Amino acid sequence: MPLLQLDSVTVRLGGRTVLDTVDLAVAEHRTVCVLGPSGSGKSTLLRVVAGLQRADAGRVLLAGRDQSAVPVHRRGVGLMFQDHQLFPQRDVAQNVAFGLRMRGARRAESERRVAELLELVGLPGAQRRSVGRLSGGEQQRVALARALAPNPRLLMLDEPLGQLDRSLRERLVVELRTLFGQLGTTVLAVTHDQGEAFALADRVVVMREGCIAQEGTPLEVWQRPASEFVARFLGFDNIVEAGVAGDVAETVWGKLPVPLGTPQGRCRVLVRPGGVRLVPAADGLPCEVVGRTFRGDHVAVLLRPSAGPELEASCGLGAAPEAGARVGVAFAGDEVVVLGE
Ligand SMILES: Nc1ncnc2c1ncn2[C@@H]1O[C@H](COP(=O)(O)OP(=O)(O)OP(=O)(O)O)[C@@H](O)[C@H]1O
Repeated sequence: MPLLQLDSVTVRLGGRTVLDTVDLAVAEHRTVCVLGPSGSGKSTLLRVVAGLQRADAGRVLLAGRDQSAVPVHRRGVGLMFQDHQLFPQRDVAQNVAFGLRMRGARRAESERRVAELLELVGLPGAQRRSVGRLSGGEQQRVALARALAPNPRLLMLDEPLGQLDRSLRERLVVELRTLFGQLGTTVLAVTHDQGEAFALADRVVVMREGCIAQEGTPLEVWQRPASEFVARFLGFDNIVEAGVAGDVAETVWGKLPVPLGTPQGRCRVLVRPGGVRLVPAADGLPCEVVGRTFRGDHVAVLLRPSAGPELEASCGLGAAPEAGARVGVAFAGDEVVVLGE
């Protein structure tokens, strides 16, 4: 049985359907990240699970129990929001102990737990520090300790690392993943940053206009985006109209190999940038190099073919041709993805 289950949950706000018959299951000890553009319903999904938002239809089940009559504070979920809502006038220990004291924990017990949590989030001994004087990353850790303090059966994070700079985010994501693994926490997190979602999650859920556009492991979603929407949301733009006959897709870029069994007829196909191979101009689809973007471990080379949309190729650092160069392109079949509706 999943720890969390959403059963055809619908939420309408201001005359709009913000969540549209959403089904979702989160297994115990797993981290699920919900991704999607602004306004796609991610925060509403968290709010409905927490009990901060009523569902107009459908059910939220925790450990198999319908939560519709269960108030927020009895659901056993921990929440951490983007702006982490700490009490600036109180010290670190008072912030972390907030939920414990609310539940009537004794002082000694609460102090022990606070010390343990601060150790866990990498702020040992920070009890008496003033929250207002902590850095953004330190505040984030305090907020996390506070959310974890009552031992929630489900931890929900809304843009947990939203305001931090990139290098700190990348480090914290790794730490969070390790921490959740150690604690066996079940996590439902919302982010619009795909790097964060893919690094943190066991499963990724991509939302579009209140519906789930795709759900799967990070690898599945990354390698096989289900639709043009998901592909473009992940930053893949090598997408073209095709007509499939047998194991070949006929496109304005030429013939692309597709797996046998692909539905025949019109569709859209994606070629992931790693499958756009540069060859001598005479040996492939002739293109002009119109741009190069350094991406750290590779160079994204933008190519303009004589017809059809521009193409992005992923090249090794030393191998990227100069802007203006004329090259040929060959396509690798294992990087071609036939997109659904
Ligand atoms: N109280 C409300 N009344 C009317 N519409 C609302 C209300 N709250 C949210 N909405 C709308 O519901 C939609 C989904 O909002 P939600 O905050 O869940 O999206 P989100 O995916 O979390 O977006 P973001 O990434 O920008 O936080 C948005 O279009 C928003 O304007």
